[in-house]
Amino acid sequence: MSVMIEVRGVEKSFGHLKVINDCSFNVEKGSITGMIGPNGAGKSTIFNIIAGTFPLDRGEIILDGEAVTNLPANQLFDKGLLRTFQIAHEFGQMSAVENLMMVPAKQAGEQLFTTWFQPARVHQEEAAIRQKALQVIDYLGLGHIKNELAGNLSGGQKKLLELGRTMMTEAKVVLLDEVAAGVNRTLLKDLTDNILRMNRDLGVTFLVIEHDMDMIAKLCDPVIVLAQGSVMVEGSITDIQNNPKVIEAYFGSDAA
Ligand SMILES: Nc1ncnc2c1ncn2[C@@H]1O[C@H](COP(=O)(O)OP(=O)(O)OP(=O)(O)O)[C@@H](O)[C@H]1O
Repeated sequence: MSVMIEVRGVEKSFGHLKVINDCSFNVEKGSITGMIGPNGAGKSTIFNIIAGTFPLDRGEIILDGEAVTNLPANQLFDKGLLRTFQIAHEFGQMSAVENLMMVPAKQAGEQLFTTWFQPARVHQEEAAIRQKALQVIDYLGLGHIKNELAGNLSGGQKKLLELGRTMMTEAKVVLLDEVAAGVNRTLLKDLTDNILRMNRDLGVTFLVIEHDMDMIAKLCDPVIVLAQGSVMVEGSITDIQNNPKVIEAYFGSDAA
């Protein structure tokens, strides 16, 4: 396997608080890599650094062999790295399928020049985007709610739709930040199955932060344990669960 994301010696402080401390790890191409760790370990911060939301103080992020340190999220998106976002409030008034249609980065219809001078092309592109959105909706098993307003969907259906939005692009790598939170068991299974299918069928690499250990166990290999802003240990879920350092730092309260 080759490397999709390389995090090299990253450091990040908020004021005097050093949150990420000489943090280095790789996400292999084609993997579903999990990231766990105690509350406050720095998981969301390192995610935000990789996703271009927070600048880092020191270190490097390499994406598919290319240095992308401190690039803004839109440029990372163009390079195939994206993260799921909660459906924004204003998108709640659009149908599920329309939400998916909003995603492609360079829709001709959004460019005034093309709209005026090449209306046929705009029409054609819109039809193709709608077609793709309908395929994605079907793929995710959401066909029955395709015309429902996104704001009316259940928490779990919204999570599936968020995942669907990553499928509208040519994503190489998707960052998932606690997608299981607040999702019921049935939809969680759909979500997990769909992530596995996207990985297997479309070759999408995933980096997943998750507190739900069942989901981590079903999806992720390897699993990285972050503690106090750096990697404590990395391995299969079984290695991790049997590692005394992890038991103390992460499962401490459960193990007691
Ligand atoms: N924007 C910010 N400004 C100041 N401090 C922050 C900011 N974001 C995070 N922190 C601090 O950085 C530390 C790491 O937070 P982070 O959210 O990355 O941890 P986490 O591992 O994702 O935790 P959790 O599992 O609880 O979500 C915490 O002490 C947090 O208070």
